[in-house]
Amino acid sequence: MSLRPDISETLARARADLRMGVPIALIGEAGSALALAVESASDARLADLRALEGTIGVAITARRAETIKARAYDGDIARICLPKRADMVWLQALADPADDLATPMKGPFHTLREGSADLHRLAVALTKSARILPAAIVIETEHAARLAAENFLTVVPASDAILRMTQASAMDPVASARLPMEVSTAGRLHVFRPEDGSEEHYAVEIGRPDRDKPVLARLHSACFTGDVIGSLKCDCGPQLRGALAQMGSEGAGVLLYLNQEGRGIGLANKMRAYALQDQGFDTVEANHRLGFEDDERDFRIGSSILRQLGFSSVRLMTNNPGKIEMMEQMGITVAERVPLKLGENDHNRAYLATKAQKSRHML
Ligand SMILES: Nc1nc2c(ncn2[C@@H]2O[C@H](COP(=O)(O)OP(=O)(O)OP(=O)(O)O)[C@@H](O)[C@H]2O)c(=O)[nH]1
Ligand SMILES: [Zn+2]
Repeated sequence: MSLRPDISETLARARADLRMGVPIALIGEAGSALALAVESASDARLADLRALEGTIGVAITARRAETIKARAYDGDIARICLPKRADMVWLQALADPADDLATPMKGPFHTLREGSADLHRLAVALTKSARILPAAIVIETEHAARLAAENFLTVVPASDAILRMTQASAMDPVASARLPMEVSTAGRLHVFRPEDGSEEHYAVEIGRPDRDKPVLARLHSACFTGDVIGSLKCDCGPQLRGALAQMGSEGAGVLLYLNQEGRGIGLANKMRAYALQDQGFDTVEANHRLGFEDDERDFRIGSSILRQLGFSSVRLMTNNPGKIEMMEQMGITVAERVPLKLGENDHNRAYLATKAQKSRHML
């Protein structure tokens, strides 16, 4: 029935529920569960979940498990048993590394190794796509579907969800208009809306680039701190303005402004990472301690928007080989790499050096 939400719509609802602290139901072929994000869970909801019959555990990433010295038996995921006396303070400490150094958690942690981790993995993936801490309380119960119906919870069919989440979302062009800018009066802004209900992305077109030739292009990931308020901790602001200025002086180009704040972890998590950097960890270590990979962005978004705008070949302004590889994989020719080395200062020198050493960035 067309009134019923499809899998993309259901996943968008599930993300919103997890952010709000509402449980969701995960229905798999071999079992079912209720899941609640640790970041937004309340004592009352935790107590209600505990009162249910079933196996209760906390799903975290293997990255986070490594930091707290818990064994991960499920590859990229660990299922931590929830101790009887554990409360929300304990759960927050498990998920959030802010106080790892000041008040280290006391193990040992017992991790589940029997049974399947598929629903736990899905719950963690959903918390990541909701841009909250990657940790979820998961209670495996055969009554998940009934509990969902009785309590009006979002029901996520697991195998459809897992498949959908690996696919790139289609982008719908929503609106575009002429935009005179400082770098060029011949600017145009296009807004694209992903069909999976996630954040919109923007394309800034300068001049009228020839679609038959490689276009001067930049894939810029959102950085509120660098782009908007002039943070000196990264090089994003100078890169954004430098790329636009070069497009203006050449008379043509396209800058994609992708809403993938904090390399895809969201601004709140990026600020958690910055707080860890103030404790002495570098940008990559901070992501790992939070339970994220170094880079959680999906660069397929960029190639899909470029194609929609009619471009198939680019002169890509970047120092990041990962962006070049992804463009090529997605069928966009990178005819030339245009280096974009701008904005180094005393506050970001170590950050840029880490990106060169650990994330293959070209100097
Ligand atoms: N998680 C995290 N994200 C950061 C940090 N510093 C900056 N960022 C984010 O990193 C991203 C930088 O994006 P880009 O400049 O497009 O990408 P890049 O990988 O540096 O590649 P090029 O600039 O093209 O060479 C933005 O989303 C920033 O918000 C940090 O310390 N931690
Ligand atoms: Zn930045």
